Parts: sequence; C-alpha cells; structure tokens
Amino acid sequence: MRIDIVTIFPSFFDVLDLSLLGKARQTGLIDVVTHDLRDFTHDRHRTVDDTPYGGGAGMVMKPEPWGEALDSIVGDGDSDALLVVPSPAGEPFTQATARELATEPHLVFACGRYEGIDQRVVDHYATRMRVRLVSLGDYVLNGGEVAVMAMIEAAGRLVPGVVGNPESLVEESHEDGLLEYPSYTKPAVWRGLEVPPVLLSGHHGRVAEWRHEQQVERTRRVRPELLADDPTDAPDAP
Ligand SMILES: N#Cc1c(-c2ccc3ccn(Cc4ccc(CN5CCOCC5)cc4)c3c2)n[nH]c1N
Repeated sequence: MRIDIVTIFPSFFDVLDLSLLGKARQTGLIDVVTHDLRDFTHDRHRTVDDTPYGGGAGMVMKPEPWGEALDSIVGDGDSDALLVVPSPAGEPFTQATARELATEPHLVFACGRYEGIDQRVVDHYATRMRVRLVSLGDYVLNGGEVAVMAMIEAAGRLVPGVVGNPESLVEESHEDGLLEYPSYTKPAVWRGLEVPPVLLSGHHGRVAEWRHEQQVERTRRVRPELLADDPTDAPDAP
C-alpha cells in the first residue's frame, strides 16, 4: 500500500516511523510519503490561504497549491488512487471505513487547515478519481492531521502482514458489531480483585460464551444503538 499525505505540517507524521506502522514501512508493506503543501507555492511567504468569498471568519486554503501538490502525486489524468479528505462535513469514519481503506493500493490524504480547503479542489479531483470526505467524529478539530493519523493507524493495522497475529484483529471492538469483552492477565488476584473464575476454568466453550455475554452486556450498556439492528439483543427485549 502506498500512502501520500499532503499537509502544511509534514513532521506531524514522523511518529508513523514508530511501532507497527514503522515495521510495516521498513518491510515495504506500507509506503508513506508526506508532502509539504508550502513546497507548491511560489510567493515569498509561501502562502496557502486567503480570505473566504462571501465573507465570514477565518481563512480558506487556496486551490492552486493543492492542485500542484495533488497533480505531483496522481498526475494530471485519471487516477486509481483514492483521495481521502478529512472534514467535519464528511461521512463517519468507522471500522467498516478502515476495512475499505485497507484494501486500497494507493491512498492520498489531503490535510486541510484553517476553515478548510477551497471546494473546487474536491470538485476538480472528483472528475478524475474517487474522492471521499470522511469525518473522525462529531467534534471540531483544528485540521485534518489528527484525523489522518487515526485513519492511517486504523486502516494500516488491517493490511495483511502488518499485525503479527491476524486472529487478534477478529475479536476487537466493532469488528463483529459489538464492543470488546473485558481482558485479564496475571496475577489471579490484584488488590483483592479476582479474575472471573470462568477464565481460569480451561473450558474454552464456557470462556467463549462468557466473553460473548460480556460483549452484549457492555454494548447494551454503553452503545445500545449498535444493537438496534438485532431485536433479540436490543435493550429491554422481550
Ligand atoms: N476529519 C475530521 C474533522 C475535523 C477537521 C478536518 C479537517 C479540517 C480542516 C480544517 N479544519 C478546521 C475546521 C474548523 C471548523 C470548521 C467549520 N466551519 C467551516 C467554515 O464554515 C463554518 C463552519 C471547519 C474546519 C478541519 C477540521 N474536525 N472534526 C473532525 N471530525
């Protein structure tokens, strides 16, 4: 997988050299390249923003640098790459979105700042490639970098070979539509708190049953809307 990130803060993504994704980069499973948007400006101040047409607070990111930056990545014709634009107005980023991104051979992330990117950038590239506006959640960040970091981590760990034990990806929160069960390790008693006895029983069937019950109970308590599609698990179900 090739990942290109356009941002005015390229060093923000240096942390991707660490941990799982660092190893994935070293082994060539995931190739991440950052591009400084200011390298695609031509004025002395390397200007990337200007005042909004129609008035309003804040500044909007100019289309010209974005056009030059994105053309340098995907060329000036049609592209098979997927352009992902973090935005408060985007579709919700979910585990399903992460799974979809993990199948893409080439992702290009456009990290906006200020009040966002001139709309014509999205409109122009939508004529030449797939473009998805995606939101990390219903809160306002100062730019796209934090969102892109989360999206790369969520999708990157699903790329085959990145996570050592693929089985660990199966029983995770949201993978099966439920929140994860509680986990325990040694010691068997800690500050007077015991590990649930079923987990010490060695009976795999009972352990699996208990873990699923915990998932359903936790999901019903914390995220009942995730159960709404399955009336047998819905809250107060008969
Ligand atoms: N993913 C994600 C995000 C983002 C996100 C993503 C990308 C950028 C680029 C700039 N910003 C700052 C910003 C602040 C406020 C607003 C709203 N105003 C715009 C002008 O009209 C009035 C309303 C927009 C942009 C960003 C925020 N926030 N929250 C998420 N889940």
